Amino acid sequence: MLRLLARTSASSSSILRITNQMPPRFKKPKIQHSASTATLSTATPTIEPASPDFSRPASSSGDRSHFSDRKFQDLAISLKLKQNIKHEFLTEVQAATIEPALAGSDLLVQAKTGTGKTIAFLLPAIEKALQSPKRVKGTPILVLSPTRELAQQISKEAQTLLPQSDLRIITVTGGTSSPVKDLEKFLTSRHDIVVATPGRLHDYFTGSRSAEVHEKFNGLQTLVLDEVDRLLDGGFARELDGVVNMLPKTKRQNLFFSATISNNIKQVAKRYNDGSEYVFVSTLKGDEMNVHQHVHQSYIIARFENHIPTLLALLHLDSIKHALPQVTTTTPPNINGSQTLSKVMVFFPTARHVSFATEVLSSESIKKFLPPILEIHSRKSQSARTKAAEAFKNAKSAILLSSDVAARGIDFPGVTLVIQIGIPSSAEQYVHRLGRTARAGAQGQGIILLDPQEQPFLTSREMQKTTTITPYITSPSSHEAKELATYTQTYTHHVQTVLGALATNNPTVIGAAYVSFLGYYKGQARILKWSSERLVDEANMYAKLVLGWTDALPPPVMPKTVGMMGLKGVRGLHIVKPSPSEQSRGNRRR
Ligand SMILES: Nc1ncnc2c1ncn2[C@@H]1O[C@H](COP(=O)(O)OP(=O)(O)OP(=O)(O)O)[C@@H](O)[C@H]1O
Repeated sequence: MLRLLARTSASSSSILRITNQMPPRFKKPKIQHSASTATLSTATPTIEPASPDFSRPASSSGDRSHFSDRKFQDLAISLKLKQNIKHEFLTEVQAATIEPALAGSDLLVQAKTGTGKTIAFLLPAIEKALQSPKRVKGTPILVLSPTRELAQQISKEAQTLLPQSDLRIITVTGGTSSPVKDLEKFLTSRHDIVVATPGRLHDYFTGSRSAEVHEKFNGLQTLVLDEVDRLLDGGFARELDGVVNMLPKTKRQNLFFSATISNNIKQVAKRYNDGSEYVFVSTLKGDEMNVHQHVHQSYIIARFENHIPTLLALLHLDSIKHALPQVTTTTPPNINGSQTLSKVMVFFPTARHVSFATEVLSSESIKKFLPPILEIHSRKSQSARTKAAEAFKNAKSAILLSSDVAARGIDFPGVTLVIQIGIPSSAEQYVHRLGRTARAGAQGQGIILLDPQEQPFLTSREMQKTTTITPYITSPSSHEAKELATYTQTYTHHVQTVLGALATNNPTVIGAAYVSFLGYYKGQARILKWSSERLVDEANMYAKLVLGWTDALPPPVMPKTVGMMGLKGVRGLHIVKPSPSEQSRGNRRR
């Protein structure tokens, strides 16, 4: 196999595809040369067996299709590394990449979400560092990740592979309270692995102590880009370029991983591989879609104003579906966190939408029906983000309302359901969000809730290539249609009451969600075929019907925001100049 993985010409990175039928070592790798409470109490809970322990490898009841028959014990790696691996069998992606990586190949790897890519890159990188004839002076391994949470998770996973005395790891991310002290710590101690987000590392490289930062990476052996397609797309390009260009020019090994890799990314990746060839490894069969077969995916088409009540109905139903065995039809119907194993992630288009939804779901009259509500998004402090992520990770049952900060890579055990509200930014993002469930062979479910105007997303070419998705409601007279309608109706009543109070008590959260709607859907105008005028009309309706805005004029927007969104001169906006105090706050922030 190693021979087959030998490099091919620069214009044609080799492609190794592994099929699911046979364990990898028996397979012939294919190389291609191309690169209301009353109603609630009448519901009858459907008692299902408790979910399996997802923190363990898939049991015989789980889906083992992405496991190989190879064992970690049989790998030619250091004994102490072997002793720390808690898994027995390698997953397919691990079986396909660990040995080539140990042999020194530069790899670009695509494998489905939750199939163990983290170990696939950490293990060979660490082994190589351990085997270096003389342990290098600088840091031998640099791992870059698009989000702080993912960086922290990778560091933790690395720490499970070797004790602190053998493997010194540092996580370098933004959002900390003392960046100067962080830099001091970074420079004054030795590290074997630096796990970083590109922004903070770029700051280090371009700051006053850049020479010392450069020196720190002398002797770099392995560069890992996790979620490589996200790192290479527009948002991170400048910082990533800055970091990679400042790494020593000596030969290093590149290991790039993601669940979603387009042809374009294959081309861009070459630039980061010194323009030279890499081996492309994919564990997807021929034209297989990169979503797990065992995740039941469905969509619900409902008008924007019904999204929150429908969401509540779905959350309630998932609680009932995963109710603990002792919960019977005679127990109270509000299946809260102590009575169920329902663990749900709900994705919203923007951080402001998450804040708004959290306000509604956390209100006294609603939260009593649900497992504990948590929120995570970029507008929260890092300590609040870390706390929410930890609480959700450790919870048996909870609901995490999230923006895309937790869409990729994060490994929360036992997520029973992923709900996506509104169109995601891309088909790839749909896949990564969905991938927070059904990890390591476990079962899972995904539901996307769209306004009728958003339906074209489902039939877009990218989504057709990516996934097979069926309607949640198969017929209007079906049991699930009636059940959903009943719960939705009940919650509509509760939501109306909560919105009335919110408009009085917290109009700011409404105004912020309105502005985010404008900004986010401006970016989706092409798929929705919305003109700027239509966008503003839709946003104004959204403010009234979804957010509960009661004033005659729509929520105010600052002139600068209007300019940034390219909506100058569009009728229907309520443009308000900031007060002098708001203006000076804005200047200070800049
Ligand atoms: N060989 C293995 N056997 C059983 N479980 C494993 C194995 N390797 C990894 N896992 C577990 O599988 C889960 C998912 O792993 P990981 O987070 O690395 O997936 P991933 O492929 O990187 O997912 P994503 O694409 O979402 O980033 C983790 O809980 C991890 O501990």
